[in-house]
Amino acid sequence: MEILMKPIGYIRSPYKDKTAAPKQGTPSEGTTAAIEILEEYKEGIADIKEGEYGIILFYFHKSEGYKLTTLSAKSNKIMGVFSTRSPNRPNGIGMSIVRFIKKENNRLIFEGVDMLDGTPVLDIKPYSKELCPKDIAPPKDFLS
Ligand SMILES: C[S@@+](CC[C@H](N)C(=O)[O-])C[C@H]1O[C@@H](n2cnc3c(N)ncnc32)[C@H](O)[C@@H]1O
Repeated sequence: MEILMKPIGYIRSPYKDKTAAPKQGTPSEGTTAAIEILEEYKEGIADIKEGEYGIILFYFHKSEGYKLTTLSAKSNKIMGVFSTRSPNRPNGIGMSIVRFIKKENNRLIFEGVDMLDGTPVLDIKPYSKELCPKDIAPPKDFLS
């Protein structure tokens, strides 16, 4: 089965290429970027509030191919790709948790950027502790 997706918008980021973007788990605090939502999807951001946290799902459009094992930036060991956050993965889907700080018409300004400029956005979801199954305690620093 093939799955066809259309971006709902694009990231406008200060990071123009891979060498400039922050590495795994280190989005620069205080650096802002924007999601420019396409006109046809604009109504969908109506209830996103300033200060809320959100999950952005996006496509690693600048990745070339994938490797099923890769050097994990976290453990510094060769690991299966699905235990890493490598941008070189079979379906090229990225996920970042961000904080929305402002909404301007069809633009959502956010903190927590690690995406390159022009990155296609596939989806936006709210982030909350209800995401964890009840029998799994969320980590202490889990955001509300
Ligand atoms: C380690 S990945 C983690 C991304 C995301 N937070 C995740 O967990 O899926 C972050 C790196 O992906 C790369 N990157 C960001 N946007 C990209 C894009 N559109 N295409 C290819 N690589 C990208 C940058 O080099 C950045 O340092």
